[in-house]
Amino acid sequence: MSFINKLSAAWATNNSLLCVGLDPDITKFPPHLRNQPAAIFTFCKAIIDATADTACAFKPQIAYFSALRAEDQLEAICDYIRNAHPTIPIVLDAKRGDIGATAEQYAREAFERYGADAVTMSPYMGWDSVAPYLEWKNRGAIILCRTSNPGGSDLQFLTVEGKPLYQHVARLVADKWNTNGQCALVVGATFPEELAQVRNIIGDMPLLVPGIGAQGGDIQATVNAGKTANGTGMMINSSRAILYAKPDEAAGEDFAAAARRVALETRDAINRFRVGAVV
Ligand SMILES: O=c1ccn([C@@H]2O[C@H](COP(=O)(O)O)[C@@H](O)[C@H]2O)c(=O)[nH]1
Repeated sequence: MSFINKLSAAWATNNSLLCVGLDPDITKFPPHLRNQPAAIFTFCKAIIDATADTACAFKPQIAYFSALRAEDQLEAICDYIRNAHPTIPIVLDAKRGDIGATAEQYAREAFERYGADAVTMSPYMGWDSVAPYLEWKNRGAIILCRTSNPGGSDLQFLTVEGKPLYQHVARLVADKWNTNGQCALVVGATFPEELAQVRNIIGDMPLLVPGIGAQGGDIQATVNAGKTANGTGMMINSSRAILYAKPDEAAGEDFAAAARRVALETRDAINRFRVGAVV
């Protein structure tokens, strides 16, 4: 099944636009996990099992694994998601971008080694740097457009031929690169006005929208700006706010139960502003 069809099915089955981000930071793990041999796998597995029915996608961020030489645990996590929760797409957040020959290897890394359904990448090396990913016809290419960080404005907001650069990226992907319907864009929840502009340019193309939760993006503004006519069209990501939800010790709540509680609250908060969702 293609990435876009798998994502559409997950939106419907789980009644959710929430993407659960997997950014495992050992210093924030519960003390009993920190010194275990495969602590990252154990932590992520518990989060995945606790949140799978609340999510439309899981998004592992590769830097949290490679920084600790834990790519083997990332492989194991991707295998686990595919086997235990096969209907939930895996979005590998790697933000790749390089010349075509190197991009071919990055595509193999994402789609063969990790078995990801989609991978994030930069558009700024142009068509030949993106084309190798699009050879994988049933996988997704998620291209940075208007990122959630304040510094994103340094370049993405520059005016080029009368329009901000991020709008050129949106138009280029929608009109020229998305020939097989496998592209999506990254637009931050921290910039709802730009999110609305991008939605106007790209029609129903999916958006990966990081920036709610720890980065403070407003859920109502995000959903209103980014939803499609049928109330879908987005993977709204939250990582730290779910992974490190404060356990309520008094109620005996463990980290995974706390993550589930916050994931459910976030999914329901998103659904309040959609059409066609059961709240
Ligand atoms: O514009 C972007 C693109 C990617 N990200 C990634 O999303 C998560 C956000 O984590 P939070 O803890 O929910 O803030 C993280 O993996 C980033 O690398 C982004 O934030 N903004």
